[in-house]
Amino acid sequence: MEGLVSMKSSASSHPAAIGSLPRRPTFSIRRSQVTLPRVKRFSAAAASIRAQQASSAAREEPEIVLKAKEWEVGMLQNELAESQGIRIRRQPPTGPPLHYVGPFEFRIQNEGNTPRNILEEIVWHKDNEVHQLKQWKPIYTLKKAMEDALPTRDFVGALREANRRTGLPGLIAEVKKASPSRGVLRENFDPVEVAQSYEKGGAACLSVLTDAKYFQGSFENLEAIRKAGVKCPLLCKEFIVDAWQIYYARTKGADAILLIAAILPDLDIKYMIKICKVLGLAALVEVHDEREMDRVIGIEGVELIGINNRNLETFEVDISNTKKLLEGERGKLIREKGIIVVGESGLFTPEHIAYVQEAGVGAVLVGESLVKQSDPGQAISGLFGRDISS
Ligand SMILES: O=P(O)(O)OC[C@@H](O)[C@@H](O)c1c[nH]c2ccccc12
Repeated sequence: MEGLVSMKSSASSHPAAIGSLPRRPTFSIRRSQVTLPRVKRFSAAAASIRAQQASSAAREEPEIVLKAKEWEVGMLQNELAESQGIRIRRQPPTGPPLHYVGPFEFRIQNEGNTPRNILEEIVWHKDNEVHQLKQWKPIYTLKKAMEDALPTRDFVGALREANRRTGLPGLIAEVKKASPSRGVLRENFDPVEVAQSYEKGGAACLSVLTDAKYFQGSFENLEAIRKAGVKCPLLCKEFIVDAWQIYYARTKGADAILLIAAILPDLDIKYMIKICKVLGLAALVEVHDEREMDRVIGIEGVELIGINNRNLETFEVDISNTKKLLEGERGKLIREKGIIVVGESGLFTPEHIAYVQEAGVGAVLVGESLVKQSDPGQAISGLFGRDISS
């Protein structure tokens, strides 16, 4: 199995492997092969037929074989994800090989090449972006930067402490210039100024968007905020599709990272949480529906669950989603496990804060309603109905 998993797969980026990793091969097979036994039997059979077809094409040209194999594994990954209710499909960075022929030809040409929604588009773009970044900075080159990185701060502890101090949900205030659904939220955006203003206004932690294409964020913003001496622990708000991004976030000053259940199968979440523990990072695991919530509650080591009130496939926002996902048995299990729930998105008024607090959240994640105000830190008092800065 080891031999099948190249440096591109998450399993091979395990911290234990850092420093002892071989040089990056010139080809690679995508995604973790360790998940294969969990794929339903019919999928495995279909995959093996496809693999045979690919390899007959391959006999002619070894390069095509490798590309075909890479694509096959990408397809398997999608089937595994589908079996966990994940609708977002993953795409090999270069797409299916041009020469690939077989029963799925139609599907590729007519549907497979077009993302079905914005989240899928973002994830496909992210996969390509990370693929390039990893060539530029292979994981073993991040080791030194990680050793030199500033120490991590206790993200979860800061939320608990704020909750205890104010009797209100701890605030994660988001440094967000723009979003695909709302466009530009703040002209003349100065990330360090916004961060310092949030800290002054009583935020417990900050979230910094690092995606450039869809949110006009950057890792430079994250690094600049950390280096400016802001004490609030920082969440790297990124679409994580590969463990490499976690190490990279750590080198740029993150104290926590986001893992989105709608795009990551359970095994990836488990594995990434382990990496976070080794690096001293907190992981905020985000869910949007009951099925994702049930998957995540069942994963050992989860300390923070974010309930996103925004559907990332349609952009629809409904804050009653937080309440819905915390009702009954789910809420009970979460309380028993001592997990902190973060109510995310669409929170604008003290009534909204009271509503999600009543539903059971210990923290909230707020962007738009604060970042749009001329003084974002001052806006915190408006959002909570009182001054929470001291
Ligand atoms: O600006 P809002 O509606 O207050 O939302 C903030 C935050 O919840 C939102 O930006 C968010 C939640 N999950 C995400 C995942 C990716 C990008 C962005 C997000």
